[in-house]
Amino acid sequence: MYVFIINPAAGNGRGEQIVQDFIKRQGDFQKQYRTYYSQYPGHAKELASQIARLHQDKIQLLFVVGGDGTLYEVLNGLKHDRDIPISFIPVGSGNDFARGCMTSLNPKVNLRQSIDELLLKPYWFGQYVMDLNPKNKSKLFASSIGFGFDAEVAERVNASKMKAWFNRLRLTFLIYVIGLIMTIFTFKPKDIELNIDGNSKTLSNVWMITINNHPYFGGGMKIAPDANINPHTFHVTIVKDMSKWKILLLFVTVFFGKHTSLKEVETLPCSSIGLKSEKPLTYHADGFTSSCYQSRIEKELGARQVIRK
Ligand SMILES: Nc1ncnc2c1ncn2[C@@H]1O[C@H](COP(=O)(O)OP(=O)(O)OP(=O)(O)O)[C@@H](O)[C@H]1O
Repeated sequence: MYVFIINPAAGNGRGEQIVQDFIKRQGDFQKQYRTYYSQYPGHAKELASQIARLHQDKIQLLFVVGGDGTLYEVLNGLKHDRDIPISFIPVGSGNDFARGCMTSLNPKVNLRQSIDELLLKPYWFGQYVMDLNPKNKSKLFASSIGFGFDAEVAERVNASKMKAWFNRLRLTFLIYVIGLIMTIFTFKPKDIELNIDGNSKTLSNVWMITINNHPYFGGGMKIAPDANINPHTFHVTIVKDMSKWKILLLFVTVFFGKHTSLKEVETLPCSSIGLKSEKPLTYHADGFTSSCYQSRIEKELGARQVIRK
């Protein structure tokens, strides 16, 4: 059985139409397909864990039709159901997971190829826990998790009522540029205690620390050009001691992965990372934003199967 979890709010609702058209063309095979729609933020997570309980062994492929935020919810709904293979159909505004997996950014093509070619391969997700409180259960992320400036931009954009308008006009990019410029004026660089693979150091004047499973974040920015999908290592990008104006340059060059030549940018592979800050630290995980004082990030143990190149 093929199951679709569709976010009707992502990508101006185009996912619903694409899936319905696809299923209509399946003729006698239509009964092999089940569709579920998320009705509110957080619902895709609930749906995923219910579906796993109901249909676990019968699911040939679970399609996540939405943006990176929908995938994040579904993944966390499947935290304890590791055997369900996932295909991400990118209809959101960012779709970094599709970029990282090098699957088509055209949702119709992506859907057709997922079924016809069934290129299931292992993928190693990231896992994080905040404030190291045993009550805070660990969560999974698919593409990236970031602390500091980029997270504050994402938080500002997510909170903006204008986001929906810009999405509708297919100008999501513009709202991020506006959010970025506004955040440059309000952001205060942080002092962060960092532990990378067991080695501790305190960094001052930090703009952002981003941890990637593949090169992309923020809707196509190649923040970690050397990152590749693998079981053990993330790529960490640290930006510190940078002037406000150079931050603008960073966000122009990052689309081509050229920001790594700036002296204020450090990139390195690592398998576990801990962060600590005296002041609240805004973070984003696949676009979902919140804040913390402390965090620990590792690779999830063992692979899950996803459609990817
Ligand atoms: N029925 C719904 N109504 C409103 N919001 C919803 C609904 N279903 C899911 N959501 C929320 O929509 C948000 C945005 O989804 P998602 O991130 O997948 O799309 P996007 O923002 O268009 O794309 P991207 O993350 O790739 O930029 C998610 O945080 C999710 O919680």
